[in-house]
Amino acid sequence: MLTFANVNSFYDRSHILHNVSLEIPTGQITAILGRNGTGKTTLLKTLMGLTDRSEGQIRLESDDLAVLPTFRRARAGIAYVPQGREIIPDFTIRNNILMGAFARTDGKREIPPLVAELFPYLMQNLDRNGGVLSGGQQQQLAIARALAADPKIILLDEPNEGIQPSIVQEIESIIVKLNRELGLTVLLVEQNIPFVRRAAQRFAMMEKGRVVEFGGIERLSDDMVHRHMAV
Ligand SMILES: Nc1ncnc2c1ncn2[C@@H]1O[C@H](COP(=O)(O)OP(=O)(O)OP(=O)(O)O)[C@@H](O)[C@H]1O
Repeated sequence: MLTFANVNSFYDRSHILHNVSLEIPTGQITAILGRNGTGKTTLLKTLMGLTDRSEGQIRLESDDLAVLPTFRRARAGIAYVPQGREIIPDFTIRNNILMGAFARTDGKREIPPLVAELFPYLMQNLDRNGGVLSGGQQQQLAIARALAADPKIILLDEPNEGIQPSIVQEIESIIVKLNRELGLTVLLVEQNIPFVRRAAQRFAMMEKGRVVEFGGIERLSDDMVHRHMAV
């Protein structure tokens, strides 16, 4: 279980997250929902220690992550696939993937078999630069980099944003597979409600930096979506 208890988070003097308390069960997909600018990305960044300052507790089992620097949180088993993917365009696909492996605690610096199985196209093009890939392929690369860390929890920030529809389905099925077949815990920021209903077991709805609704996905009503997500 990953637990946020009374978490507040700040960029400089801007107070963005307000008293967030949330339980993320192991082995499930939890979708983080809400309008633009409501703090979903900030929630993921706070979990990784990437905002300027935060208060409150973030526990992974019995460890308090909130006191750890970002690299220690990565080594604790949390891998982050940021919005916009942030691959390094001048690095080869191989080296982009291997960057994730530096978060491993067993010293292995290799592309895991799982990545080879999920992303045959990347494996066939390991020596090409990441920058030549399409948006959807770069998203796959960012997921591959996260998996190279051998994580327990993967954070995905709008993985389908700006991606051509043919690849969206591929990425969706990889996300579901990571959870259903490999047991990964997934924290997913996502705007596509039909996909959320298919993939996630739980959700948290955010509004103005607060979690206003959370629970099993069956509780996510159309009315709730309309109230908190319609623009
Ligand atoms: N680096 C930053 N410095 C100052 N304020 C920031 C910074 N990043 C985000 N914010 C502010 O924090 C608030 C929450 O932003 P955040 O990106 O977490 O929202 P979001 O729900 O993920 O939205 P989106 O769907 O647009 O990504 C917004 O008001 C935003 O302007």
